[in-house]
Amino acid sequence: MAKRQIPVIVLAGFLGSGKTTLLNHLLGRSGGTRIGAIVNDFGSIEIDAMSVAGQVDSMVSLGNGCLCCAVDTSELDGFLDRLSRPAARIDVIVIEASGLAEPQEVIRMILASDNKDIVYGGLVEVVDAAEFAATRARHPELDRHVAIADLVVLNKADRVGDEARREVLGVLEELAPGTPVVPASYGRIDPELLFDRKPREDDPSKTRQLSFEDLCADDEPDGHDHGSCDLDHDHDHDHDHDCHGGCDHNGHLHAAYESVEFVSEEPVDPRRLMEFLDSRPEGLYRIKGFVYFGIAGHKHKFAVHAVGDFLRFYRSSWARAEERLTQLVLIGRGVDTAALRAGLDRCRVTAGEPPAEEHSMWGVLRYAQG
Ligand SMILES: Nc1nc2c(ncn2[C@@H]2O[C@H](COP(=O)(O)OP(=O)(O)OP(=O)(O)O)[C@@H](O)[C@H]2O)c(=O)[nH]1
Repeated sequence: MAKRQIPVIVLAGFLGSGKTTLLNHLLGRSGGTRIGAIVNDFGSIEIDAMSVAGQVDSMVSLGNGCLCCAVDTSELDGFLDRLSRPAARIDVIVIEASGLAEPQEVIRMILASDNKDIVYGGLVEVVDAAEFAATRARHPELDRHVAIADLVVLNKADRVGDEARREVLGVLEELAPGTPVVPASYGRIDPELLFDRKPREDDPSKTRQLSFEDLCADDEPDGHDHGSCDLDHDHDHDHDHDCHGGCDHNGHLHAAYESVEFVSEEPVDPRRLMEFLDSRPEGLYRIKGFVYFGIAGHKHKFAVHAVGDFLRFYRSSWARAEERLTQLVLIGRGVDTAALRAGLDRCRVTAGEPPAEEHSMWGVLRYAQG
């Protein structure tokens, strides 16, 4: 009997549409199906990878630069090889493309792979119901992405009324006649739409998602050299967006986008950060990351997400040994990156400055969830 090939599903969608949220939903609801996730962050601070790894320890990360621009596909091929080894017992692989990736390029890479154990499993395009019309006006290329999708997830259905939803559904039907469109909130789609869900096994070790260690142990018997598997890999990367060199930007979504990355070991002042966020320039479409305020009663890890006008903080706990760091990625176009960096630098609480008082958190808490 022919060996079953592992489907590789591409999860794409514009910046902030909800890809990571959907991936985390799939990882949490996969039953006994083992998902291998490959996450492609736009910048060298791998916020998406951290957000997924925070949920389930079953992913590998292709950071810094859009996968679609990679001239050398060996890193992707290597990950696909690892995930498709019998010992990994993976049933389906999901690649979360960066929010500026050209999905057809990612698909091309999968189709070009020599790996006989995998097979291209389709394109899922996540569309932000609230932002779709405006995003499409700025980026007509998105029409093409929808047109080649095998499944469109109309996400953030909770953010639009019935009429607006019908309008978007009408446009999607025009762009991709006959393609199934599933409205969803927070990416909560039925995983069966993407893969067969096996029942959970009694032995939890058989159903748990694959860990980094599992993936890496295959190669490195001592388990120490995680190589490209390690989330903390310290590639010698530029901090500005780099497309792995030699990438032809023409027609690519990210041609006009710039990113700024900010890391602070000092706590961040909540008032100054809110001033920065409230006055963010229009072109600054996406902000994501984690913030450490270090204020009594508010020492949690605050994830922050801005997508267009939308802004939210989400409270969670730091992992036991996790360094209290603020790490932010800002992505926009026509933005003054030096001014953004300077603005963020002003948010640091410098040595000798008195700690901010508790009520200075109010501005943040207005946008906080969880
Ligand atoms: N209201 C609402 N918010 C959502 C929904 N899905 C995701 N979000 C929020 O939208 C923001 C962006 O979600 P992500 O899942 O990080 O989006 P993404 O597509 O992975 O973002 P990039 O990787 O930057 O392209 C987060 O604040 C999510 O909590 C939804 O259905 N409704």
